[in-house]
Amino acid sequence: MTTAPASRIGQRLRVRTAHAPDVDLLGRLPAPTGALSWVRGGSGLVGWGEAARFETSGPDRFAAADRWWRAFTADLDVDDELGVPGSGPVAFASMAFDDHPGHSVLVVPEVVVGRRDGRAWVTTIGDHEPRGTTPVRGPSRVRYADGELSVTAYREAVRAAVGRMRAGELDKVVLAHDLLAVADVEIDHRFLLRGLARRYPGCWVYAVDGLVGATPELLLRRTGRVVDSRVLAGTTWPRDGASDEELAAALLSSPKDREEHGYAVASLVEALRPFCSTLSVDGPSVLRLPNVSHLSSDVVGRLGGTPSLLALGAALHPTAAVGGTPRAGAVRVIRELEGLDRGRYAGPVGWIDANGDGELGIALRCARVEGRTARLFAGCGLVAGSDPDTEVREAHAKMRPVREALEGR
Ligand SMILES: C=C(O[C@@H]1C=C(C(=O)O)C=C[C@H]1O)C(=O)O
Repeated sequence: MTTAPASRIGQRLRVRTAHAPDVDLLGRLPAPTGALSWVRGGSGLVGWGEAARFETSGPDRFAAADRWWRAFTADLDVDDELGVPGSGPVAFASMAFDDHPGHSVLVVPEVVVGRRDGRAWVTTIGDHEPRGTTPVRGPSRVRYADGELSVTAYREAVRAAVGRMRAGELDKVVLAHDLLAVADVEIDHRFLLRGLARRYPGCWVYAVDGLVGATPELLLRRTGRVVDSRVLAGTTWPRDGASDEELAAALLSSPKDREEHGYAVASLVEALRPFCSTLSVDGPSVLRLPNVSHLSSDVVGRLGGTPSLLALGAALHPTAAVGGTPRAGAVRVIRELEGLDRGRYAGPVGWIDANGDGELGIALRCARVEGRTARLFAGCGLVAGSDPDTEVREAHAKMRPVREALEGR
């Protein structure tokens, strides 16, 4: 489905990017809903309004989105003072995890505010009315209820998956479950974004079409011919009686976590290598966040040609950080054992520009927000040596960022 404004018909849509005074990006978002965000440590992009939107689903969703974006950007009247990645026309993207069900969406905002390396800019796309900013409000009470997959059912699903891996059916699978949070007032997406940005400055704080979160994992960034990725898999979390150093050392030397991590890196590298003339992996090291620590590897490559970020995303998704190994078998096991509509959770999320550059993270540590309700998701990578009770605790730790941001803690 596509929508474009009336001003588009018979004339080219005007896009203007101009330098702007330095800004607090999240502070610019005018309204409680409709926020578009991809911000890390104060840099990135925010947007609002809808100059155009494209929705799609199914196995060809990346190709369909890529085609639509090329056609859309081919027919614009662009005046870009900066000419850097993220200036000029930009779409925020959020792709479904699975082929079915689930919809994927590209939103082209009316206004984009960007900031990088101390430079800020504003892009306007089409006609738009300047809007006043409403105050940001948090809920005073949040209640929780089981989602589609309760904790008890999740533990059973993990147990079943471990059994199938011990029987040799597959090597790794990532199973997730959900949790419903109901607030006493409509949830202001900006309240969540600000809370997440304050506690997780090293994560990408994102919002696209009601999916709001803070992900530490970068599926792929394309800047011209350079691509880079941050692969995470293998997790520990703070617990009584263990220092951060002890936990990090135990994680680095844990065979189970290194096995999980190895599958995730291999899946990314195998899918990316055909596009690259050079490719290198640095890791794993330990990435420490307030709620969890992960084994983390950085991958950097040089592209042989100029495939767009969406075309690359089609080849990479889902990596074994959120799917499993082998990929197709793992996705089948996820459908069968989770029985959950992941929607856009664990799918690629981020932004793209008219040159095919951009950043796609993996939509983790997030909630689908609708009115007073937020549906939180978290998953864990499983191998034959995984323990169901430990995985339940790990999923709980991964839900902390959104829970605490919702509760204003
Ligand atoms: C699936 C999630 O996280 C992924 C799974 C991890 C693991 O199992 O160790 C670590 C980071 C992510 O790649 C999630 O947060 O929901």
